[in-house]
Amino acid sequence: MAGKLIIGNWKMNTRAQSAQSLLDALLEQPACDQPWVGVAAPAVYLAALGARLQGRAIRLAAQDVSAFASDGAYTGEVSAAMLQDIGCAYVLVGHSERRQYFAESNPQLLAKMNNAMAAGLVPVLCVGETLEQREQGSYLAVIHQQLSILADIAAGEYLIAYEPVWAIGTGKVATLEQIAEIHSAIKTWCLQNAKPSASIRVLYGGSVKAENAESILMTDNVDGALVGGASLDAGSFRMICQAAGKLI
Ligand SMILES: O=C(CO)COP(=O)(O)O
Repeated sequence: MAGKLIIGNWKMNTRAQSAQSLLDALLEQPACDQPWVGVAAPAVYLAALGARLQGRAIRLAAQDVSAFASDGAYTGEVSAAMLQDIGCAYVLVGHSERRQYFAESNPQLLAKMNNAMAAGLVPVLCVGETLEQREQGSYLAVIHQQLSILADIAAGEYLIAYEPVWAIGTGKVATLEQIAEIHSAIKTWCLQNAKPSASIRVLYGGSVKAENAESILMTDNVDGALVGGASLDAGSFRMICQAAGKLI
């Protein structure tokens, strides 16, 4: 799909009622009820939201998926097939918060990518450096190391999200030059090393707001945005979707 893709990552927020209300508010907005808009809701609410989205354009996304491929004795896990079953189109893989708090490693993330694609989901591999890594100048090496699993996955469709850890939830957005540099480096690396995706698309995430969305989305090699905090406010998210809609 040409144009920009916007995925809202609700993280560990909302309750059953507020998740429904937020989705309803988005569905009332033509700018949001579009096939290039996705919402990554908490796992427990996905089924109810998926039912609500039947026949609508907004895509459902999960925030994580099990590294285990098949059904079985894996207490607490949610498989890719389960996510597909209740209507998910996308799943985030390797978000920096999961890397940080759950020590997710490349072998696990490779399994998650493969499981997602085998189940017909489009995984969004999240990569990004910490502030310390940026200041040390090792950020490209870090990102290449995070991307390296793309050399080993089965060919298929996936997305990449560049989310500098220091820009997540901090209000400190990367400069357009920094974003352009990394997005270009990611695409170059993928062309040289990765198994072919249907297309190589890179989203930016980290303090994307209504005020900065358009300039970020217009930056070279930015194919969309992964939006955290601002996706919890229907009005802000609508303005971000509107900015994307203008750039089709
Ligand atoms: O982590 C993010 C999206 O996955 C970004 O979060 P914020 O937009 O709140 O900075």
